[in-house]
Amino acid sequence: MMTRSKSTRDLKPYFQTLEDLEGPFDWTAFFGNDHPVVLDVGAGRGLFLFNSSGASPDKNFLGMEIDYREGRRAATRLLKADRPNARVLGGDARIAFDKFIPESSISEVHVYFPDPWWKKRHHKRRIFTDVFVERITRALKNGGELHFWTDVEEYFERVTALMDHAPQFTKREAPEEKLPEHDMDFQTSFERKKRKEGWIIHRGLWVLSK
Ligand SMILES: C[S@@+](CC[C@H](N)C(=O)[O-])C[C@H]1O[C@@H](n2cnc3c(N)ncnc32)[C@H](O)[C@@H]1O
Repeated sequence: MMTRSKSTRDLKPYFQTLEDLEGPFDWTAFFGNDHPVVLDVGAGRGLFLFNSSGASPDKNFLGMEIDYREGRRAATRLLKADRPNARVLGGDARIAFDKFIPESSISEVHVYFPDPWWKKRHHKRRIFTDVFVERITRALKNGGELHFWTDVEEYFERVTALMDHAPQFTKREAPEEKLPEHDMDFQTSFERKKRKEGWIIHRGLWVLSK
């Protein structure tokens, strides 16, 4: 998964930054079709974008990544694999939700292994807060899905409590766990790392009714 990333200019349209774009997005213009849009918040090295854009060519995938180096690395993989249905957006996902994502336009939001900000006084820096629940409630369509995975049990319990208090969301069974068929057969790079270290992965799926 180690990929040398190209420059932002060479990666267009696979990697674009919030500064380069004007909101709100017109998804049909952005992806060139009207397929369902799936967001990956904190996409990291882009393994989810890479695997799922190949498995589901009938969906569009947008990874949001605040670390441009990681984002460019993810986008380089997508460019090399010729995946026009997957893109990476460099920037703060919170700003993207507030200024760029049209209301009720998203089919799935995926949040995998967000930074845990371990110290209690830093919990407010976590991406998944009560405000984030408002953001995804606004962005998702009726029937839209939230997928949240983490190895941090306390963070999972906190997110579960937030979602339990979000009346429009219903908890569903997470997809059945399966053994990887090859070394890159994981949801994300962090899942791969954490599974190899023996951690339990907490997985949640909620569906929105509007
Ligand atoms: C622990 S990594 C997990 C990466 C990936 N989801 C995975 O499972 O391999 C968390 C990622 O979230 C990104 N991130 C943190 N805050 C963010 C924000 N506000 N907007 C977008 N990305 C963010 C970090 O740069 C980092 O790449």
